[in-house]
Amino acid sequence: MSAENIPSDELAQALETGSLPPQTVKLLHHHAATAKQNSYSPYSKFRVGASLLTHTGEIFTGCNVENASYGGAICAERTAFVKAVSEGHKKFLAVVVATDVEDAFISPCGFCRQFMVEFGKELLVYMTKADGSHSVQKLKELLPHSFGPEDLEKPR
Ligand SMILES: O=c1ccn([C@H]2C[C@H](O)[C@@H](CO)O2)c(=O)[nH]1
Ligand SMILES: [Zn+2]
Repeated sequence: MSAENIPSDELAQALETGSLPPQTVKLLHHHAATAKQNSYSPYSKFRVGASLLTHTGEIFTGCNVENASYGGAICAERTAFVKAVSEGHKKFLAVVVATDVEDAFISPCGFCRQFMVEFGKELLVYMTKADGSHSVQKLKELLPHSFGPEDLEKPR
């Protein structure tokens, strides 16, 4: 899903204030929850959906896709990123993660944090409960002292 655009004034506000307007978070959560319905998770039975907002206002979604070879599972966050990057997007404002968990804000796994930091530490990560309430942190707070592409440019 990439056709629906978020207006540019809302994107500017997100960049300035470090948060999105509530109606935008609600829309992104709706997309993440819808993507969750496609979760292929017969092993964990833990459904996850993600929506990813590009800096140009497009929305990409993803779900977790598991595998009989358990280690081959792909998280919802990485599915959304791979869909967006493979369509030519490399700058992102926010990711919203939706699960069925009612009493905790589920946060991205370590593998996804590393995967996402490749595309920027300022990413807003919205962790939600099943009812859509959220907690938000920047990726650099979830993954401090990260190793990223800039480190490969350092003299050695
Ligand atoms: O933030 C998360 C946490 C877990 N999972 C998936 C991976 C696996 O399919 C299942 C249980 O770990 O949930 C995600 O997609 N995103
Ligand atoms: Zn993950």
